[in-house]
Amino acid sequence: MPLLFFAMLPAEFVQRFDQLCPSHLKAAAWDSFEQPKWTSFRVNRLKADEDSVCRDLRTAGLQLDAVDWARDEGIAAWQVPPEQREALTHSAPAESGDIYIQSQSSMLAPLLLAPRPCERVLDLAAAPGGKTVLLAELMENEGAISAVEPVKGRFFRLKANLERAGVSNTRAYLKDGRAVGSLKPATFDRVLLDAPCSSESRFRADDPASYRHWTPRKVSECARKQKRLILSAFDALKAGGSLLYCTCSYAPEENEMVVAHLLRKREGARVRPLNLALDNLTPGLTRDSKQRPLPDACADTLRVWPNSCMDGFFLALVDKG
Ligand SMILES: C[S@@+](CC[C@H](N)C(=O)[O-])C[C@H]1O[C@@H](n2cnc3c(N)ncnc32)[C@H](O)[C@@H]1O
Repeated sequence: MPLLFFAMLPAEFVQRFDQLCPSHLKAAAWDSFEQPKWTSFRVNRLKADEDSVCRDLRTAGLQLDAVDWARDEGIAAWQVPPEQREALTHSAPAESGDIYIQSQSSMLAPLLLAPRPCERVLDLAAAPGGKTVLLAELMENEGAISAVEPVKGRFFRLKANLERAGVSNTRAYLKDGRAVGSLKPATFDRVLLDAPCSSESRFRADDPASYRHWTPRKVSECARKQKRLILSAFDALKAGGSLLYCTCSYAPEENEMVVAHLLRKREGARVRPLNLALDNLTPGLTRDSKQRPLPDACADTLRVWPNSCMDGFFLALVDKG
């Protein structure tokens, strides 16, 4: 574990992460907190032609590497080396919405939810909209997406991003996601809940602001909100529909324990096993943070561990019977 970073991070976080992370993935994971990552992006096929966008970016001097696993899943994903992040961010295709800069882990949730063009989809915690834009692309701008965000500044950023990306099948709502399940029960074919979380996978050694506010109490507060949001998300699903729950936190309280809460509170909830061809994954935990047993189905959720290209993530796909 890198000593400098170890000294700066909240000691309790370091201890928890060290216990959670499997030993064969630990070196890459600790390194990833310190080393700058490659920056990934998707060509936005709602607006742009991949060949011509890539030609323009290469002409501007960018070195494009294919993101093979995502391309195998049908996403036009590329990455540039860490030192080219700035140039990519300020490139013409990024400013026009022809590309969307998005972490590889963030691409996973819409992909696994796999919405179809004819469906009604709810994105319950949507801003700034990276996953909404990918949902719209997978749906070929057909069907209907309702994108919910309660924080005003972030809501307007969501609207601007959707417009810039040429998304036309989505309506944004300034609303608290916790209310949606009772306002719109059994309405949606698919629901994405990319829950507000303690953002542990965003911690960076050179950015103390990324972890300054982390405390075990913050984790518990997030978990309380997530438990209400996941029930709301599930209630908004039609019978036969699917919910994708994800966070960018490692804490079991925000992940498996939230899924376990849903399984306890809603009889029709069934976790569907996830299958991905990546080597930085482990199954979800079947013991909580106090070593008490969780439902066996929690093993069908997925933890993505960070490395030089990917951020940490937690993913669970739940069907409504
Ligand atoms: C992890 S971010 C979502 C990122 C987004 N899905 C994307 O890919 O761009 C979580 C979002 O949930 C929002 N949020 C916070 N409390 C919420 C609530 N009660 N209901 C719905 N969203 C909430 C936050 O403001 C934040 O924008």
